[in-house]
Amino acid sequence: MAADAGLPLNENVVWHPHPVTRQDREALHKHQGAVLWFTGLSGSGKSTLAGALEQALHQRGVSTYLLDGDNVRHGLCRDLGFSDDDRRENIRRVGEVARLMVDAGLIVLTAFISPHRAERQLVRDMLPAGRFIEVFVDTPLAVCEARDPKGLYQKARAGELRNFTGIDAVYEAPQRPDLHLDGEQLVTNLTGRLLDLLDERVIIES
Ligand SMILES: Nc1ncnc2c1ncn2[C@@H]1O[C@H](COP(=O)(O)OP(=O)(O)OP(=O)(O)O)[C@@H](O)[C@H]1O
Ligand SMILES: Nc1ncnc2c1ncn2[C@@H]1O[C@H](COP(=O)(O)OS(=O)(=O)O)[C@@H](O)[C@H]1O
Repeated sequence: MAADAGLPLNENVVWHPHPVTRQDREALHKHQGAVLWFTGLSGSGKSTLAGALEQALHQRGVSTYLLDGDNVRHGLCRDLGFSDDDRRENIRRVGEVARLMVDAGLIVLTAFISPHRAERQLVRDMLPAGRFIEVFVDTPLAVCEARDPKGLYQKARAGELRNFTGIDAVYEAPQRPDLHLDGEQLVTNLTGRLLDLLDERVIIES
C-alpha cells in the first residue's frame, strides 16, 4: 500500500483492489507512468521548461499532464496562501493528484516552487520507486529577480508582498536532485537533457 503522507486513516476504510492495474494501463500507453517534479525559485523557468518538455513528449505520442502552481491555485488549491502550512498542504494535495495520474500511466510534469525538502521527500515516498524524478531548475536569485515577469519580486522588495520565496521566505535547494539544470541555458538544450534522462531511465523509449 502507498505511503500515507503522515495522516491518520479511518480504521473502517478498507482498500479495494481493482482488476485493471497501473501496469495494464502503462502497457496501453506504451510507456511508464512517472512524475517530473520541477522545483526552483519563482521565475527560474519551471513552467517554461515543463511546457516545452510536455510539447516534445506529446509530439512523440506520450500521454502527459502538466500541473502548474499558478494554475492549480486557481482551483484545487484556491483556498491556500503562502504560509509554511499552506505551502505544505499545497504540495501534499498536488502529490496525491500526481500519484493518481501516475497510477493512470501518465507522465506528469509539475511546476511548483515546492521550497521545502521535507515535502518533496514526502511526495517521493508516495510514489512507486523510481517514478519521482526531481528536477532542480537552478537559476540565481538575481537572474529571477531581473526576469520578474509578474512584477512580484518588485512588490516583495517594496514590502507589498510578504513571505516571498528567496526574499523573506526560505528555499531549500535539493541536495541530490535526479537532474540539476542550469536555468540560464537555452530551453531547447534543457529540454534535450530531460528527454535523454527519460530515455536512460527507460520511462519512454525513443
Ligand atoms: N532558460 C531560460 N532562459 C531565459 N529565459 C527563460 C528561461 N526559462 C524561462 N525564462 C523566462 O523566465 C521567466 C520566468 O519563467 P517561468 O514563468 O517559466 O518561471 P517559473 O519558475 O515557472 O516561475 P513561477 O514559479 O513564478 O511560476 C519567463 O519570462 C520566461 O520566458
Ligand atoms: N509569497 C509568494 N511566494 C512565492 N510565490 C508567490 C507568492 N505570492 C504569489 N506567488 C505566485 O505563486 C506562484 C507559486 O506558487 P506555488 O508554486 O504553488 O508555490 S509553493 O511554494 O506552494 O510551491 C509563483 O509563481 C508566484 O507567481
